[in-house]
Amino acid sequence: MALFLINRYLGDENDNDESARESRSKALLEKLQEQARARQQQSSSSQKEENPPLSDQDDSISKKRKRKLKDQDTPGQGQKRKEKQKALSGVALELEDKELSSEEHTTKSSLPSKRKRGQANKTKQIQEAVISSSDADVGKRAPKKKSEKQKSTAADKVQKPEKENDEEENDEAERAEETKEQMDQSVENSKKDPTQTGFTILGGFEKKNTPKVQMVLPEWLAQPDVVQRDINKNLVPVTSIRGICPRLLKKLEAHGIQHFFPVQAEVIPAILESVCHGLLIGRGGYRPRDICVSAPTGSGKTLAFVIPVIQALSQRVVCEVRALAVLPTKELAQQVCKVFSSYAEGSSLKVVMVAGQKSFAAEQASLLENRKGRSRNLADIVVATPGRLVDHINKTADFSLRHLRFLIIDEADRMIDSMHQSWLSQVVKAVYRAGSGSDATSIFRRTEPGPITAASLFQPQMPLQKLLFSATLTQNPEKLQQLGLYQPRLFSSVHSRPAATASHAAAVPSQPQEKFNFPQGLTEYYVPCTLSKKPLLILHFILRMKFSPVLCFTNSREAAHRLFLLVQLYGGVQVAEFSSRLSPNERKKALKDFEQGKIQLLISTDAAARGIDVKGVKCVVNYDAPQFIRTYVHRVGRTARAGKAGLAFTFLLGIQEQNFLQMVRDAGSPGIQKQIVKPENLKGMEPHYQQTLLELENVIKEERAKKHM
Ligand SMILES: Nc1ncnc2c1ncn2[C@@H]1O[C@H](COP(=O)(O)OP(=O)(O)OP(=O)(O)O)[C@@H](O)[C@H]1O
Repeated sequence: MALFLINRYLGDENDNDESARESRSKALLEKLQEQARARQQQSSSSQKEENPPLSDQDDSISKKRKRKLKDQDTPGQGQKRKEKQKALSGVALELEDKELSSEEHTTKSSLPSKRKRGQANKTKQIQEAVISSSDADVGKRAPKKKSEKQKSTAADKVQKPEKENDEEENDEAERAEETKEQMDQSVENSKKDPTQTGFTILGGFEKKNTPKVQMVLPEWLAQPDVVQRDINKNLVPVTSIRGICPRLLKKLEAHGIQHFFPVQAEVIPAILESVCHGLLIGRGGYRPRDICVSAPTGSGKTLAFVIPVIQALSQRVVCEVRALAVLPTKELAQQVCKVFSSYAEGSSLKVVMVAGQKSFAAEQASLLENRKGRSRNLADIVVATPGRLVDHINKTADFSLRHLRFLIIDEADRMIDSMHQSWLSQVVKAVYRAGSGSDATSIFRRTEPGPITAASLFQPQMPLQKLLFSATLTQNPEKLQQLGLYQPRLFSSVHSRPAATASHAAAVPSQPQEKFNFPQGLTEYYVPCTLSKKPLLILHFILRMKFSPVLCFTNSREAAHRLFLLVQLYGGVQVAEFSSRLSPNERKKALKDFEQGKIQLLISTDAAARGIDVKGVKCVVNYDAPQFIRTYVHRVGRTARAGKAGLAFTFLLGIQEQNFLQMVRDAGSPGIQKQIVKPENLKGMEPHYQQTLLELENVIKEERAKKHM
C-alpha cells in the first residue's frame, strides 16, 4: 500500500508492470530515505531548540502509538510495518518539502516555530494515513463509531482504526482536562484577585441573600374604616341612621328589619353623605370618594347599597339610568334585582334586569319605549351581568348611561378577574359619551374627570361614584388599580394584617397570605375519608344524621351529575343538581325548590358558591375540597348567614389534608375541627350502595348512548 502511494505520488499508478514498478520504487525509496534522514536530523535538532514541549509531546504520542501497534502486531506484520514506516518517513518528508516550498512564498513572514509545527503535524497525518491503510491491508479495520463520524478534524477525513481513535480521544480528553483545570484555577484566582488574570468575572455562582421587596399598602387599604364582625352584638336601630325616608323605614320594618347589621350601619351613612347636596356634587362641593366594602358572607352587604341608592334616587324627576349594578352570574343578578325591586316598590323608581334571562328584544323593550318617534327611558336602576350589559351598550340604540351616578360592582374580586372582557372601560366610555341635541351643549355635559382646576370646578359635573362589595375583596393594589377608583374609602372587617402605609413606611412582607373573615356563627369541620366512601358519607349525613337542607359542592359539573344520579338511585333523599348542565329556568326551579324545603340535598358546582342567599341552609358539604381559599370562603358562607349558626364539612382525602388545613388556617379561619365517621357507621348502607353503583353504570351508559344518537 505504501508503495502504491509512492507510485501514485510519482504518477505511475497506471503502470501494469508490477516488478519493474516495485524495483524503481525501492531504489527511489532508498535515495529518499537517505535525504530524509539527513534533513530530519537537521530539522529535529533545530525544532527541539525552538519548541521543545510541542515536539516532545508529538514524540511521546507517536512513541505511544508505535508501542501500541507493536503490541498488536504479529511478528511478520511488525517487520512489514517497519519497512513501510521507513519508506513513509522519506516520502512524507519529500512531500513536505514540496508543499513547503510552495507555501514559502506566502508564509515567509510567519514564525519559524509555526512552520515547523505545521511540518510535524503534516508528517504525522501522512504517517497515520499510511499506518491506517497498512492496517486495512491486514484486515484490522474497525467500523467507525457514529460520534467519531461527526468529528471534522483533518485526521478524521482519513479513516483510522478504532483503537487509534480511542487513543487520540484519550489524549484529547487529557488535554481538555488539563485546560479545564487551568481555567478553573484562573477563575478561582480571579475571584480572589480579578486583576491577576486581567478578566473580570461577571455574576457570581454563590447564592446571595437578596433582601425581599417589601410591599407597602396605600393608606386607604392599610387603614380601613373598621366594620365589626359580630353581627348580633353590634346591631344598630334603623331609625338611628339619619337620611332614610319614612317610606323606606316602613319597607324595612315590613321585611322584619329593625336593626342594621354593622356593615350597613357604616356604609349606608357614607353613601348618603356623598349625595347630601344632591346628585351633582359631593360633600363640600367635591367629587365624592369611591367606596369599597369587604365584609363576611351573609353580613348584609346587599342592603348596604340598595337602601342608600334608592334613597338617593328617590328625589329624581326624569327617569334615566342613574344606578347600574353589575354581578357575575344571572342568578345573582336576579337576586339583587329582587331586593332592589322590593325596596323601590311604592316609589316612582323603575328597576330593570339585563342578564340574559329574557330575550334580547324583551330586555330592550324593558329598557326603552318609543313614543311618537322619540325613545323614552324606562329604567332608573339597571341590574346586569357584564356580557349582556356590553351587548346593550353596543346594540341597543338610545340606551344611555350618560346620567349614571352609581356604579355598583358586587362580588368585586370576581368582577376584577373578568376585567379582560373590558366591560368596565365600555361602561365608562358610555358614561362620558357626548350626547346629541341639547345634551351636547348643556352646562351639565359630562366630561371624563381630569385634574382639578378652577375651570373644572366652575362647571358642575355629575360624578360617577363606584361602590365595590365583596366578602373576599382583594387587597392587591395592582388589581384594584384596574378599577380606576377615585380617592377610595375602604370599609373592612379584616384587620388582622399588619397595617402599613406609604407615609408610615411600615413594611408588609411581599405576597402576604390574604386574610378573610368567616361568619361568626360558622363551625367548620373536615372529615378524613377515601374516594370510594365519599358518596356513602353524604348519604350518611342526610339519612342517619338527619342534616337537611344540605348544599353540597363538587369541583365539576360531571361530578355533580354523577353524585346526583347515585343519590337518586339509592333513594330516600329529595335531591337536585345545580350546574351549567341545566338551563337557566331549570336552575331557577332547583333553587326555588331548595329554598322552599322541597329538596333536602342540592348538589352544585361553584355556580352557587357566591352570593346566593338561600335561607335556612343549615349545612354545607364540600364533597370535593376546593382548590382556592376564596372558593372555600364563599362556599361555606352559604350557611351561617345573617348572624345565624351553620355547619360546614369538607371531605378530605389523606393526600389533601395537610395542604388544605394549612390553607384554611393561613386565611384566618377561627379553627377547623376533625370529624371522624367510623367505618362501622357506614357498613349497614354498603350492600345497597354496591347495588346502586352497578345501576349507576348502566344509567350513565344509557345517557352517553342518548347523547351520541
Ligand atoms: N339588618 C338585617 N336584619 C336582618 N336580616 C338582614 C339584615 N340585612 C340583611 N339581612 C339578611 O341577611 C341575609 C344575607 O344578606 P346578604 O345577601 O346581603 O349578604 P351578603 O353580605 O351580600 O353575603 P354574600 O357575601 O354571601 O353575598 C339576607 O337574607 C338578608 O335578607
